[in-house]
Parts: sequence; C-alpha cells; structure tokens
Amino acid sequence: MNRQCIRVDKKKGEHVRKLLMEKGLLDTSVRIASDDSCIYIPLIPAANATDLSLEDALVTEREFVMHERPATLEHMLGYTPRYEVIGSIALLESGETDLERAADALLQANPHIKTVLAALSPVEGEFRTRRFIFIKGENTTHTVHKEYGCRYAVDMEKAYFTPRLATERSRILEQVREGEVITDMFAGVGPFSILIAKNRPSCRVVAIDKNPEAVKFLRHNIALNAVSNVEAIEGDAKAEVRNYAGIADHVIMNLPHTAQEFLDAAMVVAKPGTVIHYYDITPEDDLYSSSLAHIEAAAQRAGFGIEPIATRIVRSYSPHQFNVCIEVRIQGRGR
Ligand SMILES: C[S@@+](CC[C@H](N)C(=O)[O-])C[C@H]1O[C@@H](n2cnc3c(N)ncnc32)[C@H](O)[C@@H]1O
Repeated sequence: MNRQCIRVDKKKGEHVRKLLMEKGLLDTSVRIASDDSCIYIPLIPAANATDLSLEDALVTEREFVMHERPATLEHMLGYTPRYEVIGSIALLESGETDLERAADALLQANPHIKTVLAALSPVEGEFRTRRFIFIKGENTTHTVHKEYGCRYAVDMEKAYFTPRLATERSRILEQVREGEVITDMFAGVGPFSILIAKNRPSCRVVAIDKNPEAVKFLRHNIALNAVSNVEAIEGDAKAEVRNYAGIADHVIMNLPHTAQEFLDAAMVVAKPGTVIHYYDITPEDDLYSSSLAHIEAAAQRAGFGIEPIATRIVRSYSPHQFNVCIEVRIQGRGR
C-alpha cells in the first residue's frame, strides 16, 4: 500500500526526520526508505503535507516496509526517557527536557497509554502525594492499574500509588499464611491489603489510612476486586491501632521517612510471633543498623524483644540513599 511521504536529499534527511518527529508527523510503524541520492520519510496518514513547507523536500507517495517490531522509544527519540506506567497513564520523571516529544513517542509506542503526565513535585506531605502537569492525550489523573491479578483505581493527585513496589508486595504475600491477621498501618489505595486478601481468603486484613481520598479508593478497590476480608479504616494509625490490640500476625509499615514515629503504635497490635515489615529510607553507610535499633527500642518499651529475620534493599531512592525493608519477629510476653 502506498503511503504519503517526504522525499529529501540524503544530506538533509536527518534534519527533516527530526522535524517531522517533533511535529508528531513521522510514521514510525514502517522503515524509512532510500535510493542512491534521496531518502523517503513516511508521514502519518493524518499529516497535512501541504502545511509543511520544507525546503528542497518533495511530498510524494511510495510503498514502505513495515518494522518487524513496533518502533521503540530509543528508535523514535534516540534515548529512552525515564517514566513509569500506572494504568493508562505514563508519568515522565523530572529531568525530561522535551516533554511534548517524549509524550508523542510514548503514546505512539504503547497503545495502552492514553495520558502522559510529568511530575511537578516529588512525593510530599503527610499523604505522600505528588503534583503533575498534563502533557498529552486524555487530560486525567485517574486510572485503574492492574498488578498480580488485582485492579487498583487511583487518582494519582489525590492518593499515593506506585507500581515500583509490585515485587515487594508479592514478597510480603509469600510470607503470609491462610488464617493470619494483617494490620496494614498505611494502606493507601490498598495494594498490599487487597493482594493479600485476594490470595489468602481466610486472612483478616485491617487496612488503615489517614488520607480520606485514599480510603475512598481503598473502599472502591475492595469492591472492584470482590474481596470481603479487608476492613478499611480512615484515621490516624497511632489512634486506630488501639481498637486492634495484640491481634496481628503481620504488621506492614509502608511509610518510609516517618515510620519510626509509629513503632510504638505497631507494638500495640503486635503479640509474640508477629512479623513487622518495616520500610525506611536509609543512607548507604547505615542501611539497617539504626533502623533496627529503633525497632528494638520500641519493642523493649512494650516489654518485647525482637528477632531480626530479613533485611533487603527494595529500590534505590537517591544516589546515596535506599528504600529498605527490615523484617523482625516479636518475642516475649509484652506489657
Ligand atoms: C507511602 S504511602 C503507602 C501506601 C500504600 N501502602 C502503597 O504501597 O501504595 C503512605 C500512606 O500512609 C498514609 N499516612 C500518612 N500518615 C498516616 C497516619 N498517621 N496514619 C495512617 N496513615 C497515614 C498516607 O496517606 C499514604 O497513603
């Protein structure tokens, strides 16, 4: 099938290709063609070639060979931008210089992406949310993300969610046995709680979050995933744990930066044998020691001891800081 294209002298080819790419007019589904002196650059069907007014270039038609594989971002942009995909939203990380062009390439490379946003702020504030700027596609911050057979609706401006913890969540699930009680102290829209509830139907999950918007999505996600063993609690974990004293087999503390302030509250729901899954941001020269000391001190205040069972780096946070997980088993009688 013939396609509309631009014929241009080989020497000017790269300049014209870049220009068409910037304008979002390059058809990247087929290979650029050439003969001895010219190259033929394919245009997307909707391109209005008469508006282009390219010097020394001719609008013509010819057949092109399809790419065997869909064009990659590297192929389209000459580099791979830093981004993550949450549901149908691609989120470009700060540092991206040509947002419009990167957004065009993302929309073209991945048919599941309908919206491209860029982060305007880091994760911030008590509710760990971010601000975004809309770049291209459908103008929304709401999406539904699929992960390990679960679906999570989230408005990214109103509540925290990251797909980067998917593997970590599955690691926690592997440690939970049927019939256990889990307290998810900072549950957000529910990715730890719902994954566990769905895969361990006889577990009881108490999911707490202080952000009313996160809890709204948590409740929605409980219904979306048809789980009946999650109790969604809106409130401050420090206060709410008093209603669940001494019942937890697992306590998930996914509030890096400030989880330390909640260790005494974690000890309220703990009992001998409870496993605490504690997340922190730590410097490379003290990945685990100080955090372990804080956990041990809180356990001692509650009349417990601890047995460290695992430590791991979850992901890199900044050049010299890491998001780590420390897991300890509670020992002793408690107060
Ligand atoms: C890093 S997010 C983690 C959310 C969820 N666990 C996840 O993986 O997506 C931390 C959550 O803690 C919540 N939070 C902050 N302070 C809290 C508090 N005092 N009590 C309960 N939740 C709190 C925030 O609203 C946020 O949703």
